[in-house]
Amino acid sequence: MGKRNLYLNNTPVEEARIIYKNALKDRIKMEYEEIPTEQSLGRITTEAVFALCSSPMFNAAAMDGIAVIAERTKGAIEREPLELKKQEDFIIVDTGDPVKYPYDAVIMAEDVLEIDESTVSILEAAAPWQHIRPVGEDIVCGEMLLASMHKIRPIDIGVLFSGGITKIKVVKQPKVAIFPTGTEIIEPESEPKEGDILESNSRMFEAMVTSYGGIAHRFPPIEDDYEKIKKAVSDALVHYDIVIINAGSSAGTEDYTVHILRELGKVLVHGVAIKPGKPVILAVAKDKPVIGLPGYPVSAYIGFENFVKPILTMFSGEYGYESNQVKAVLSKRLVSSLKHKEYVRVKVGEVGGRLVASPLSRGAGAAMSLVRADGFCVIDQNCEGIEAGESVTVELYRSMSEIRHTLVSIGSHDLILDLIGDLMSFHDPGIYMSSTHVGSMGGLMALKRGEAHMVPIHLLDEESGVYNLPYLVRLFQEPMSIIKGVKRIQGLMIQKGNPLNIKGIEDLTRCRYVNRQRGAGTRVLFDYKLKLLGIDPLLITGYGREAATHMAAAALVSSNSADAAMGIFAAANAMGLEFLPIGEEEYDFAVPVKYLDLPEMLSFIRVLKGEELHHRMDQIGGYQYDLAGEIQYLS
Ligand SMILES: Nc1nc2c(c(=O)[nH]1)N[C@H]1C(S)=C(S)[C@@H](COP(=O)(O)OP(=O)(O)OC[C@H]3O[C@@H](n4cnc5c(N)ncnc54)[C@H](O)[C@@H]3O)O[C@H]1N2
Ligand code: MOO
Repeated sequence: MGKRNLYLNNTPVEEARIIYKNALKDRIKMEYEEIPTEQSLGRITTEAVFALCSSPMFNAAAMDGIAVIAERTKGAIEREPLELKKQEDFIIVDTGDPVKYPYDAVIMAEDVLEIDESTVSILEAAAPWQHIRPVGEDIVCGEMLLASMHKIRPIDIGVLFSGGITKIKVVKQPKVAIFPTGTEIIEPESEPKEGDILESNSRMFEAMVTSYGGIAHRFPPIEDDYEKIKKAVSDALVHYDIVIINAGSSAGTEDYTVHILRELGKVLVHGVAIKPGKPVILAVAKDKPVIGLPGYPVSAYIGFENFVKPILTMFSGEYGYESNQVKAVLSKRLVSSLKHKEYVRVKVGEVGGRLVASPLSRGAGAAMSLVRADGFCVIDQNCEGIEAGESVTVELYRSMSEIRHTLVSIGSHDLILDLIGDLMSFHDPGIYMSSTHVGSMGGLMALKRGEAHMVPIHLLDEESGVYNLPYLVRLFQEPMSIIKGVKRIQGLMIQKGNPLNIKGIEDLTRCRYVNRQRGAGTRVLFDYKLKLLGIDPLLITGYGREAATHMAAAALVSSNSADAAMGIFAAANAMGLEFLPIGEEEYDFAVPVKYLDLPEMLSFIRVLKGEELHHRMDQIGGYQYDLAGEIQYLS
């Protein structure tokens, strides 16, 4: 081997699905098994289930009290109470006790006056069958409890037992073999060497298979060795219903999957017009589906959702998957290629009664963007892009009630934002914060467009030397406020031991700098300092190279991809870098007055003022929080 395989197709998603479905429809047969009812949660019934007994099985007292013969209580009224004799006219019953002939009604204990041990008196006649649950009130023997192809819920299990069903026939779960491949892939417990990647995808697939009703068997990673992968796959075809091979699906010199599958069976599709997820392989071997999924985590996830999930459902006679779709307004222009259908991860927030979708990173390797996202905005293959402000369809994977109770923060990044969000949900369960990092100015523009409740900012007004307020006065007509945040030390983050002997901004002309994005407060401060010192930005190598957050900038320095970056003490500290203080700045929160009373905003302010956050900030270092949580109104 060792040849590249440059023959990827670009089959449209729907077409690929149809090709694969048609190839599998006569090969996948729904099978059933009988299992104990208590183990049936989430399983699918293969036939209608009929009650084996009634519930209740006898006429039963519905209340604690006495069982009487209704006929004999006639005439009892408040003015003329009627006395009844134990064992002759009544017996004592508790809720659930059988009520047998000749008794045919129950009087509640509260309506019975005890005269002596064997005599009671009543003030009202009993109607026949009052407070008695007749045989079969809930379930009649022979009645249909559940229809076929029904997914069993907790309440169903309760009803099945009431109806005498202790065993149930359900769809047999498909067994799925999962093979991670790649010589660089190591088990997460092992000590990584340079170039190693911690195995994660097969664990994600295992969880996906389980949550979609299959039984997953995860195998250890196989090195890039044609024969080893081939043997593992052909063995698995004997015992499993579906085989997933992860990575090695595209055009690398060691991407063997497609050749192995051509040898073992038939490759129907290699390469789908979907992004991320392009190099998917859909094959059949020994009459079983074998799917090659790309190695990048986001591509792997999207490939699974689109091509493996529908196959899993075929084992219960369906094909497809339901998704929870909503309409939202797009916050940023999205350009896409006509070459593929694209899945763009988005954060969704409800601001002023409108749902707003904000696109996140589009990299196929950025799995955290999937974690942070609330859903996908799907751009069809025949669409070149969508303008900001247009309505888009979002496939949500977070509930609408969570989204409704989420404080949407868009703006500058600081480590404390995640801590605040965490403390909000901890102290006020059901309340969340979502923060998107686009820099201070980017946040203010989003706020103007009605896409955020709040903007974390640290913008220095170069003329007055005042932070934040002048920007709000200039940009907003509507009543605005500032929730005071923290003062933070900004400085140069440099490598441990300061090998280049950097003493200040003047020295940056002789090293590799990494800047922050335009509109970021840190960049405004940097430009201000450069101006004060009379340094031409063009003299600084890397002035045009941008990192999106303090942590991203610190990570570039720590990996020796740059020598210095401006950032906050906390980020330098977290990455084990040295820190040269340059100045103090005010990091505050711009909020329209109309949002100050939102329960989510009140929770935010409580956390900001609270000792717990202050304590955590002390641990990180570099923060002053005397005014945190105070509100200033702009007049
Ligand atoms: N010349 C071309 N190069 C690439 C193409 C192409 O068409 N022509 N396609 C790109 C696209 S799109 C994708 S997606 C990737 C998919 O590549 P493979 O499926 O062959 O996967 P690998 O290259 O082996 O790995 C990619 C990446 O993912 C990591 N990985 C793999 N397995 C795991 C695992 N089990 N857990 C965690 N991470 C895993 C792997 O180490 C790599 O970093 O190819 C592009 N290239
Ligand atoms: O298709 Mo790949 O999955 O875009 O990165």
